[in-house]
Amino acid sequence: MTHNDAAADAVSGPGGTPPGPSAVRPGSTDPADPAFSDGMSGAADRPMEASGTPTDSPFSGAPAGPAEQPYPGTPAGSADPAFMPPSAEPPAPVSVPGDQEEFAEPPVPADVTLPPELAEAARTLFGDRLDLAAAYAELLATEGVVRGLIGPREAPRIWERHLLNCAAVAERIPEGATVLDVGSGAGLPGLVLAIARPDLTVTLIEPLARRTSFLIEAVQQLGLTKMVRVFRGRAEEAAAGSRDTPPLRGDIVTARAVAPLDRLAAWCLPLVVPGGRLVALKGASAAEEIAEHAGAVARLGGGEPEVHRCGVGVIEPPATVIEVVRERVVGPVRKKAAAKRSRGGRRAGRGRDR
Ligand SMILES: C[S@@+](CC[C@H](N)C(=O)[O-])C[C@H]1O[C@@H](n2cnc3c(N)ncnc32)[C@H](O)[C@@H]1O
Repeated sequence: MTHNDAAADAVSGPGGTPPGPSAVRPGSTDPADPAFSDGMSGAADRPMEASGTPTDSPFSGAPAGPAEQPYPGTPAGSADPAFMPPSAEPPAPVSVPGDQEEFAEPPVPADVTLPPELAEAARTLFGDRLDLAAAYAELLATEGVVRGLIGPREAPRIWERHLLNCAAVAERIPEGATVLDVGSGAGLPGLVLAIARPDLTVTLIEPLARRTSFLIEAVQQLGLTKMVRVFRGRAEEAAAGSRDTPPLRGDIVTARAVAPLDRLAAWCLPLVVPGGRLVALKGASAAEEIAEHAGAVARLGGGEPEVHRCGVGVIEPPATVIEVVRERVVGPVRKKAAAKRSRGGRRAGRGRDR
């Protein structure tokens, strides 16, 4: 692929993503579960590392494997193939070495029929988009499990632990907002929010090729190409922008089970428009995380973190989020300048002492 080829350029993400087992481990998709709290951990499933591979536009439409191929159905010369026409052909299923190793037997698709006891909550949260939510549940329980994005034991509780929990957070998002979902994984919470709220414009930010391939196909199959796009890369890359992609900014930046609050704020606040909010889904750890990281959040330009419970009276337990307003735009701390200031400070201090 050459950099003169606009279409090809626009679909290939940065290379070097190692295939490997999913960060979503069977039985550990609770955001409060420490094993699930950091997608960076686990050498085999790291997001992209600097690999020396040329970095093209990360609005990736390309499945893993032949990552440099234009996404099927991409209009020639299209600058942003993530916005696929609904009629576009879905890409061929992606087979990544190592995917199947986790499951000696091909998983039997779980029954993801909406449990009767959750039907009322689901109707409240998804309204007339409930069928779409059911289609996504089906995708998660089939392709999501086969590709190792979600553990087979999670499949039967997709509604309770994943779809309803994420959809409840929609109440914290203003009408017509631009939402960036950092570390979407298999689409949680970003894709769920897009399903529940057709007024939103959502970008799913995810560095791992296997996950972005699934996301792109899910977006296509659910007919959400007009309102959802997929950015393959890290949050830091999305915020910085590149030659091909302007820096991304959103009114609301969401994240679930991606990192502790200090790291999350460092990655996500630069993506938030001033006055906008980071909305981080957290479990029981919310208050503890605030106590530990409020100082770091303030240094990053964030306001006082607040805890909100979402879906009260609809789901039990309600979803817990930490919200941080981006109050100030803080530039990156330059190590050299900081060291110079501190040397200058010491010299000035000595001068005053004399
Ligand atoms: C444990 S998974 C959670 C996925 C999804 N949010 C969920 O709740 O199921 C963490 C995800 O964050 C992604 N991730 C880790 N570091 C990231 C970064 N700096 N920027 C964007 N995504 C990142 C990982 O690739 C992984 O998909």
